[in-house]
Amino acid sequence: MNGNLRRLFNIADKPVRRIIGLMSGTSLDGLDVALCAISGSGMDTRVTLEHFDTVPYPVEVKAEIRKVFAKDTISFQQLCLLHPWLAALHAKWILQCLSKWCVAPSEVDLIASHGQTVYHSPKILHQLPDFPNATLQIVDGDHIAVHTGIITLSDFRQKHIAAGGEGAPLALYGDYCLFSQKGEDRIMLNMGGIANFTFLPGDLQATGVFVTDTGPGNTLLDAFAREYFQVDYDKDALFARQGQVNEALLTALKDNPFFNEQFPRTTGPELFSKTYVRQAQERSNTTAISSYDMLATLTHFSADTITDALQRILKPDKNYAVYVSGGGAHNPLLVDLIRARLPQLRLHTTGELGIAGDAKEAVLFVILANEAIAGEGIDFGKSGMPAITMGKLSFPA
Ligand SMILES: Nc1ncnc2c1ncn2[C@@H]1O[C@H](COP(=O)(O)OP(=O)(O)OP(=O)(O)O)[C@@H](O)[C@H]1O
Ligand SMILES: CC(=O)N[C@H]1[C@@H]2OC[C@@H](O2)[C@@H](O)[C@@H]1O[C@H](C)C(=O)O
Repeated sequence: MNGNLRRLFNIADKPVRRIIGLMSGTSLDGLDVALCAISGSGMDTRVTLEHFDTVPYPVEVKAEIRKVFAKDTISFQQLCLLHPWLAALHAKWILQCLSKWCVAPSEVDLIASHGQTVYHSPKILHQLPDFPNATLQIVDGDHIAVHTGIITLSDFRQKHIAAGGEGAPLALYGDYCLFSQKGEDRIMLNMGGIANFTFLPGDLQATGVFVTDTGPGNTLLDAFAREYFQVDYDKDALFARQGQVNEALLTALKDNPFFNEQFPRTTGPELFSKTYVRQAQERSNTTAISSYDMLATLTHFSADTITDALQRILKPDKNYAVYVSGGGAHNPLLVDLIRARLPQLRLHTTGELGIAGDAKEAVLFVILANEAIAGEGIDFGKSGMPAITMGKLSFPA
């Protein structure tokens, strides 16, 4: 047997694998690095989060990514250069994390790298009947594998599209394996740049599970915090709390066909951009509102669209436990608004289930890699989620 395949075969055969999950999301705040020990597969998956760090993206890295991020027109050279450049940086930061955690690269079996989404264009966005759902993640896995010496799985989203999905949200696969609980209907709500949730039925039926993006989480808040206050985000909703909601603008913001789409639906900053907000301002004659009122209104926009989406699936006779994760879980105003709009829900954090909210998405890719190597495939029935394994293999040598 070829040496690379033998190594992979041995990893698949281990009772416990050590896998690093990497996620850098739409907020461009940094690279989440989660080292997990994982055993089993499917519903028998057991994960211990051994170490977690977010390596903040330096300003110059953010600036380079922003030249192409969610933009219709870009320099092809820039995109081409970013692909290996960012991968080499990710590899460097992984090695730094391992050194900090006193773990040798040889003690890690696999890396599961999400990469950086630069453009996400489901049919509902591009509306070109001759073209399929499409999404593009850069950060090539070969570079990570060669620079770290660790077998790497990457580019998880293409197969999902090939099998009929939109390439996202993939959270459902990990949420189902890790967080399903007999007897409790659970909603795993992640509030990153974009917000999404997974519904996990308490009867554990895979066919009843589903996932969807709801719309903006922090992406618009971050964009306007940067523009008005020259900060990365509205920390603890300090600015939003000083403003008043502008109802006319809020109504205009919610007036978009995306919010009437069936689940599962996906989106990104390609739609929810500053242009989107400016156009809503024009339509509602609110171009003169204050920066504080803008942040207040955008926080309500995220909260309302999250709760509207949740309301579509809630049954009055059922009890649900909601587990929040992602950076938006640290935004006290956003969380208070969700609580106020849906008082019947019990809100918890994924930390209460053993996985810190900031680490959850990186852990998700650990599970996807584990499924690709050691899983059998889960049939999600008509949920819109194909029963596939995902991730492309890169060997270091
Ligand atoms: N204390 C805080 N107060 C308010 N907002 C916060 C706080 N801490 C984090 N955030 C928000 O969380 C964001 C980062 O969230 P996260 O890392 O979950 O996003 P992401 O993974 O990049 O997005 P996505 O899941 O859409 O890909 C920050 O940009 C900020 O808006
Ligand atoms: C195309 C893309 O990168 N989508 C992300 C983004 O960030 C949140 C939301 O939009 C979700 O759909 C997805 O990420 C998570 C990890 C997912 O696939 O479940």
